[in-house]
Amino acid sequence: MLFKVEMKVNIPHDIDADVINEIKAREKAYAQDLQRQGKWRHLWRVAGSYANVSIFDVADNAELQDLISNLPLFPYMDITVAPLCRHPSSIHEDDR
Ligand SMILES: O=C(O)CC1=CCC(=O)O1
Repeated sequence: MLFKVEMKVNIPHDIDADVINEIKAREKAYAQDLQRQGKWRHLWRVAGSYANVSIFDVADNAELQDLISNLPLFPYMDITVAPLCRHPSSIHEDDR
C-alpha cells in the first residue's frame, strides 16, 4: 500500500546542539535503511521549509504507523498521511 506522508520538523530552539545532531544522524540512518528496503520510496525536501514529502510503500496501516512512530525525529514533527491508489492515466505499471 502506498501512502503520501508529509513531515514538518519543529526543533525546539533551546535543545542542546549535540543532542539534536545525534537525533538527526539516527534519523538519516533510519531513513536510508528504509529506502534501501524499498519501504520509503521517495523522500523530497519541500523547498523553502524544514519539511519533506515522502512516499511509503508498506503492507498496511499498522506497518506505516510502526515505521513513522519509530522515527527519531517523531517527537518533533507534525505528520500528515494520505493513502494513495493508482491513477487510471498513470503509465507506471508498478504504482499500486
Ligand atoms: O529533514 C527532514 O525532513 C526529516 C527527515 C526525514 C528523514 C530524514 O533523514 O530527515
